[in-house]
Amino acid sequence: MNFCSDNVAGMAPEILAALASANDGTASSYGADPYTARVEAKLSEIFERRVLAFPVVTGTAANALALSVMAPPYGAIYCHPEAHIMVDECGAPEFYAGGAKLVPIAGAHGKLAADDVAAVLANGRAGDVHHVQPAAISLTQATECGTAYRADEVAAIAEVAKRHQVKLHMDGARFANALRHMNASPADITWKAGVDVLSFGATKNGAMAAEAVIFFDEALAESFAFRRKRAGHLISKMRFVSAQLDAYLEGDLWLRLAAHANDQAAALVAGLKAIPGVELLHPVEANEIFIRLPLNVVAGLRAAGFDFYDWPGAAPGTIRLVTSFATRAEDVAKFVATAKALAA
Ligand SMILES: Cc1ncc(COP(=O)(O)O)c(C=O)c1O
Ligand SMILES: C[C@@H](O)[C@H](N)C(=O)O
Repeated sequence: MNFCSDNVAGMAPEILAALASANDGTASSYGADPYTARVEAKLSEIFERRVLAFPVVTGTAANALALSVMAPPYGAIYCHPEAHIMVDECGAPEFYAGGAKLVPIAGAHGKLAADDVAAVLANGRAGDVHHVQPAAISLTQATECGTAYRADEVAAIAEVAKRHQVKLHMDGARFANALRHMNASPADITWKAGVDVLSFGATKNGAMAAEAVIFFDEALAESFAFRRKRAGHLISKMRFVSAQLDAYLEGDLWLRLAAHANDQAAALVAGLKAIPGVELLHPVEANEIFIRLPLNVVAGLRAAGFDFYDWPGAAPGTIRLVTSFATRAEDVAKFVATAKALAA
């Protein structure tokens, strides 16, 4: 059983079926199809305001292209040191922004704190020709540590951003997981809290390859369509991306899928915490667990056929476990039973 990532799961059956049914007949290309229009309408309803939505097929493309319209080539983009845009996008944000610099701001449990952001921006050297210019802040929701920003935490950072004329981006690769954990409203934890652009993820939560860059600040969207095309990310048969998002957003499918993933993570961590000597590194507020287990338990779990990442830079025995909409309760139970037996 593979707990490496939610990326290892397949597609939710409802989304796979939607993909097959979208194959009937012809449809206008490059986003002029009815699915794409329906996705933007559904997202406007979900976020309780008109939004502009641009489907892309990877989260890296969503983040890098979103940030390219939020920061000039001489700009500074502030993010957590463990942010995906910092660690796992191979320089794509810097590339598509024409050279903008990612500036790390440390924070507990993968989160930026408004006071820390304010302190950095207070010394942002705005107007100093020798220094990158404060341009954007990027938050990840849920974070790379499996934690979630509350609306008031987002709003506090947004207030600092506004004070310094800086834009606010949210990497929502696991947005649904964070939303379900907090039982919050999509609007409350995004634009109502001051977010300008959201990378809305679906791939990790049941889609095959479907993300949407959502603009709450429509002025920022002006050049996005051209940048997406120039980046090679305007999909000609867009209906097959949008059909995934359309199904994902139908009713509460996206939230049910995230709820299942979160519930499995909660069951997994509840079982593992009962093992003497384990150390949970971060609160489990979505579908990711960062835990340090005795080395013999880690080795034994792998020998028993379980896959998961050792977490780089952490103490020996620290692993990441990720659940998904497809994680089975019996696999969680087997993982816990195996770990407990090895620790005995
Ligand atoms: C926090 C986060 N953001 C963005 C992404 C998007 O990455 P990808 O380009 O692999 O879809 C991922 C991928 O797993 C992620 O974990
Ligand atoms: C490893 C990382 O790049 C990937 N986004 C994941 O969470 O699995």
